[in-house]
Amino acid sequence: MSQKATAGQRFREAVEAERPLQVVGTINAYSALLAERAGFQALYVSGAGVANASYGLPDLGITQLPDVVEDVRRITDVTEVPVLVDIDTGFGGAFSVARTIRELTRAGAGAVHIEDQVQTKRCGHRPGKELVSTAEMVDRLKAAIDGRTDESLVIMARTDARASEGLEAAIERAEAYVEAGADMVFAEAMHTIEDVQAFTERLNVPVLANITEFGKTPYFTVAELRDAGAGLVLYPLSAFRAMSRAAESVYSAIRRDGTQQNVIDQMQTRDELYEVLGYHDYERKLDELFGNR
Ligand SMILES: C[C@](O)(C(=O)O)[C@H](CC(=O)O)C(=O)O
Ligand SMILES: [Mg+2]
Repeated sequence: MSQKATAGQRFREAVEAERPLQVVGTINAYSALLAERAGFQALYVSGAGVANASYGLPDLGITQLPDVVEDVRRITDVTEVPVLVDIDTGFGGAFSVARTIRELTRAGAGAVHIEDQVQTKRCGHRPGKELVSTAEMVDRLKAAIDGRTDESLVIMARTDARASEGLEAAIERAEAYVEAGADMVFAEAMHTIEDVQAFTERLNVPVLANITEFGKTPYFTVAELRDAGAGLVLYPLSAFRAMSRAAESVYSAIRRDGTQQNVIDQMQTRDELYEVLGYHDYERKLDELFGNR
């Protein structure tokens, strides 16, 4: 792949190269480095991740565009692996949506997904979601597409309609979104593999299946999703959930035992950390520049 490929081109190439493309959530730049080392060809900046991890807030449409941009920029600064970004409902009306697209492009996003919930959105796997009309979502998409400053940026339309309107209505919405120019579709909160298959059979664009934990969707494997025709599979918060559990256990052990000795073997070592960061290259550079004083 040429070094000059844009983030959007890199994302599109990744979708072509791996079916379904595994897209993994990285809540910060260091996680992005770890995911890259594990071999992932696409990363994800989760709206819930920004809200929960960066701000300690629930995923209820509280965090805003600059919050997301900052997290994206930190990640795209350290890796060329293309990033899909959750822009919730686009953060406002038509001009705001266009601004969101511009800002995310500038921050180095390869793809964004925008959803058909009302602005005070909820997690896609929680009850009580309310949607805007198909026409209003199509307007959002038109604003996003027209606002593109780089044609290669992938605009993915997410529909949350499965829960409140049923499978058929959700597919019909997705068809309208593709008609409006969406490059890919995010089929949120599918209940069965047949749901995923119904989406992929009716749409001629790549369809993403969100395999978030403790939600409405069973843990379908890559092989099952490939058979169902999925183009992408998302694990938005898996590492974050595991990191949080590890942090809880270490905090409580230190507090309880008065030492970290019992949890040392749960920790990544200093050497391992430095290896991921390329620490020694930085140190060598310092020596080159300023000598060993
Ligand atoms: C994908 C998602 O939009 C996210 O922000 O990561 C969430 C994930 C989750 O809450 O598990 C969603 O599915 O709404
Ligand atoms: Mg989200």
